[in-house]
Amino acid sequence: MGKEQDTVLKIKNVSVVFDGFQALTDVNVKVKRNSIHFFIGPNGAGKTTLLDIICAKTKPTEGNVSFYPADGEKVRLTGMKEYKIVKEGVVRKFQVPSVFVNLTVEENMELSLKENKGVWQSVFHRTSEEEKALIDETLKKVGLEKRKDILAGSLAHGEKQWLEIAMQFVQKPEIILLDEPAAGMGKPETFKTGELLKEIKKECTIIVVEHDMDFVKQIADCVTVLHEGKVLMEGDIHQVLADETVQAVYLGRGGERNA
Ligand SMILES: Nc1ncnc2c1ncn2[C@@H]1O[C@H](COP(=O)(O)OP(=O)(O)OP(=O)(O)O)[C@@H](O)[C@H]1O
Repeated sequence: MGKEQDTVLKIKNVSVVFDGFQALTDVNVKVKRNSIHFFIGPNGAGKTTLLDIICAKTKPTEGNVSFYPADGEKVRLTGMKEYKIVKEGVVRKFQVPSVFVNLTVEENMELSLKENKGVWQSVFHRTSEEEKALIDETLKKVGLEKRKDILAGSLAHGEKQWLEIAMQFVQKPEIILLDEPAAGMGKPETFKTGELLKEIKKECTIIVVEHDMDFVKQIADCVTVLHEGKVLMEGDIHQVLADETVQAVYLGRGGERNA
């Protein structure tokens, strides 16, 4: 208790070697509960590998990741099965939208709620009034409440991303991992994504891998900069933008990344 109370995730001494290639070296990061925590850095810095480590898609060569649920004992994620980590409340949204395009927005949400119930329950389970209310409330948070009866395939790119975020959030996770949620979006959509994540972080923690620095500036509580598999620095966005080494390896002159 005490010191750890605010920490929801602890990455401890994590190193990863792929066939002799050192992708991560002794990475230590603590993520605060109800924060938006970014991993940024040049291509190949190890950001995606780190997300893979958190959700146990990849095993670290050394080190481990622990999750501290709001109610309950510390859970060691390293070594767990991926689906068990989802059940623990740590979910991930990949970069490419993977909604069911021939189902409506609402049906996609229903499926997402059933995902945690196991095959038989999913087949026979009918969505309760309570679950419908939860779906409506969640769709409202991402601005899709008026689109619930349309096919997900007819949503715009940004709307598909928001639907997928809603599909994760409706499962009431404690941590959502997002892989470049603003990729392929224009400025207004990116801004809206940021605003909805700020709303969502009131109820969970959000870990994001992202290249769009305007987006990072808009919503980051903490930024970890990775470079060649190591933590280069960590701090709030102002500290990161002002850091000369970060500017040299990742950001262009004037503290902006040349996209
Ligand atoms: N399964 C693997 N086998 C071998 N090398 C890998 C594997 N996965 C990743 N790598 C290497 O590890 C390094 C880190 O990759 P990673 O995808 O984590 O970087 P990243 O920071 O997410 O990059 P980007 O911004 O381009 O997505 C890269 O050099 C990559 O080629």
